[in-house]
Amino acid sequence: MTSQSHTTVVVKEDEANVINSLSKFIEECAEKAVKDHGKFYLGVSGGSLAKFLTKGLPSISTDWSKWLIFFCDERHVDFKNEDSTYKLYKESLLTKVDLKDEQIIKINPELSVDEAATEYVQQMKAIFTECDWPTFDLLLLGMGPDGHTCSLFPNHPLLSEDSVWVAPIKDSPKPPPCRITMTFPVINRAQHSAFAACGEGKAEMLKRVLEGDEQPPLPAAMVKSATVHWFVDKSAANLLTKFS
Ligand SMILES: O=C(O)[C@H](O)[C@@H](O)[C@H](O)[C@H](O)COP(=O)(O)O
Repeated sequence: MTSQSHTTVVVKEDEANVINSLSKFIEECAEKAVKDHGKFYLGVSGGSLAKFLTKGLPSISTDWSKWLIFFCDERHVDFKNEDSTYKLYKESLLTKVDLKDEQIIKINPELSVDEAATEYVQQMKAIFTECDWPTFDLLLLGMGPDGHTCSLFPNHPLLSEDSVWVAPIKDSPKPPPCRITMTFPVINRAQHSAFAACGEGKAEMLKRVLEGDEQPPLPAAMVKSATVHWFVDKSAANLLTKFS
């Protein structure tokens, strides 16, 4: 796939302003997607991004009934486990907005991680019918301090996975070890991807991802959706020289 990717970086004063800007962007993406094809196909991640979304999304104005939420990656744990990203969204978002539980496409943690990845793809193919690859309207991504995104980690063989939509990982350097993750052919066919990264702990990696030219590239630098948007606070951006 060789289509062009365009990156924008929005630097905000603090986390609260990052959350507001990200939420406004999501609201706009949802409106455009629903106008265009009647649905909003969204992928979400875990970690601090999930906390940003559960804080920011309840204030947006949207037709929640048109949303379908998928996981860009998910931990392979029981839904009662504190590590479950679905648990976080169920308890902190579904209780605040008019989204039905069935609008969140969940993994089946009772299956093995390999089977859970395959089953997740089957759920996706029931929605993205007749498609070689799914086309998400927006994928919401985090970036780990090592430059990972989704559950795609530096120097991991999954970085070059190009045949499945969703893959299992059993050796995640970020606990828990077993997860499922979207692969780059899916990520890079999304109309939009948006990262949110806050805090000085992300500054070094953000500079490497946005202003470095490393080989092999860091996973977060491999995200080449049609448009890639970064919403960052001043602390995370304080080493950047090309964006302010
Ligand atoms: O479920 C996960 O672990 C995430 O999807 C993961 O990719 C996360 O987005 C990054 O690890 C950043 O997390 P932080 O922003 O919390 O560092």
